[in-house]
Amino acid sequence: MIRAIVTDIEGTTTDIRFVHQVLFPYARQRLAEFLRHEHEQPDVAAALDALRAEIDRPQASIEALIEQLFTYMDNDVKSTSLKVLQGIIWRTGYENGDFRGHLYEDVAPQLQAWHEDGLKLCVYSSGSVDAQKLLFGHSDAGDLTPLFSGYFDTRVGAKRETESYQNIAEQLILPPQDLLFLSDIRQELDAARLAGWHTCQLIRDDADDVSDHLQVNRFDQIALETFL
Ligand SMILES: CSCCC(=O)C(=O)COP(=O)(O)O
Ligand SMILES: [Mg+2]
Repeated sequence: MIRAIVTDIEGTTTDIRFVHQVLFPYARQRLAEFLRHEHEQPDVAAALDALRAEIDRPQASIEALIEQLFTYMDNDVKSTSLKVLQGIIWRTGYENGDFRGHLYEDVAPQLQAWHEDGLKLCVYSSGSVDAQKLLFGHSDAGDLTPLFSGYFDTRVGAKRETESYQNIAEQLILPPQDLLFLSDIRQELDAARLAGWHTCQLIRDDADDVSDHLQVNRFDQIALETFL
């Protein structure tokens, strides 16, 4: 029986275009100036130190780190340090009302229904945990954070690695057969299934993918009794 649902964000709860055409450019336009001015802020300094460790250059200057981060952004590298810094920059955008977290219209009502049915709801995205909380806290459907009891990012591992799903199951203290992962990306679902999870692929808008995962277009098409 499904006891917990873990959902991806981009392409699953949220339009890919919101992430790539609103969030990413917002951070990209501000990143260099932000780091030049705020690199001593404790959370920023910690992310920069983590980046130095990630690239094995303990003495890298702020300018060298900025260059590295632009290379990551150009290639959509899911670096934990980049994701932490993007999340810090997005906070201002959400708090100023520059944008709200996009959610497909079927998402909030179904999350609410599952929550009322006693299911545990969690998020797993490459976006940092803080960025996830911002998106769901300032979403088109209002503050949905009371519905969620767990958030996971690349600190548990990459989304295409089976070990990441084993780590999440361990942290939730639930057996994998009680867990359902929702994502638009076949390779992420393959990794979750190898860890023993149930899987369901969201095919949003004009997305087209061939996979052997159960596929739906909307959250309200997900019938939990299907997952035995
Ligand atoms: C918290 S929304 C921003 C998501 C993000 O930064 C990202 O890179 C999406 O990657 P994913 O692996 O979750 O598709
Ligand atoms: Mg996705």
